[in-house]
Amino acid sequence: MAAAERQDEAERSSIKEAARARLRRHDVGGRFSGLPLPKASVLLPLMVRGGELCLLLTVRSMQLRSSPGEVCFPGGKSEAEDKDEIDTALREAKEEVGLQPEEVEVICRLVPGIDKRNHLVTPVVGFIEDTFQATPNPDEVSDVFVVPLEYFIKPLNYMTLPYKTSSGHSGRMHCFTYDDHEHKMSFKIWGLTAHFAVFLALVIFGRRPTFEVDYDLDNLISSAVQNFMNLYASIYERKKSNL
Ligand SMILES: CCCCCCCCCCCCCC(=O)SCCNC(=O)CCNC(=O)[C@H](O)C(C)(C)COP(=O)(O)OP(=O)(O)OC[C@H]1O[C@@H](n2cnc3c(N)ncnc32)[C@H](O)[C@@H]1OP(=O)(O)O
Ligand SMILES: [Mg+2]
Repeated sequence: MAAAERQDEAERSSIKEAARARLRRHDVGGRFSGLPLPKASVLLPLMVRGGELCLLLTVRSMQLRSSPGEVCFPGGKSEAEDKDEIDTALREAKEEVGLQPEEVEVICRLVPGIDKRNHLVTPVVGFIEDTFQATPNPDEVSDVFVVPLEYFIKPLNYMTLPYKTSSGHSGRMHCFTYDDHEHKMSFKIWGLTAHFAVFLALVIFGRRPTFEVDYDLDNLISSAVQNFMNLYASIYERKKSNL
């Protein structure tokens, strides 16, 4: 290995090691697995490219019934054979973008979210190689792209919108526009996908973003759990009153 290559490799390892340590401190493991909601998982695939952490995202096929054309992470609904949320994320990533489970170094599960169909969605964070070549399944995925993770705390094109769920929970919705100059494409990342990307960037960088967020940044994990529990409680109360 040439000296320059060795230096790149050393830099890559130290970026990954620092991120691993922070991620492990925010691992929720199976803490939310027993909640009585239908389950889904997404994989947040991290790689080091050009000396910085980047996230791989997908654009949903226009043929899908749910959320066609929206940006999301590889992922989907849990199936009976899945052992846990990690299994679901890895199975879905393989089906959607051709990522083999052995190509992923799984690090942790983060605080879940709830989608508009009331699925409990668990984000699973894993490292992949930056040489990974996606093979999108055209039935489900129309595009795959990569965004520097730092964009989710320091965006160039950002908007916030208030949101309120049908169960009455309210908060901020982040909307990013990312211009991929290399591929001359522009992507809109918002809703649940943006929510997970921002949380991941806050965990890893531990810095204040250039926009407002619904967290206490000195108590990131407990405020994230609190926000989630408030949302969950609003859905649960509504379910009970519909019985
Ligand atoms: C405080 C806590 C915070 C909470 C949030 C705050 C943020 C604010 C949020 C507010 C706004 C919240 C709202 C927003 O954020 S909307 C904003 C932008 N959108 C998003 O953020 C996307 C969010 N959604 C997702 O990530 C996914 O939908 C999740 C992961 C939830 C489910 O995964 P997914 O949907 O990917 O499931 P799947 O992969 O199992 O299946 C997909 C479909 O594909 C069909 N299919 C499968 N195979 C094939 C095949 N071979 N040929 C043809 N079809 C095939 C299959 O039958 C299924 O169809 P259907 O059954 O769906 O019709
Ligand atoms: Mg999916």
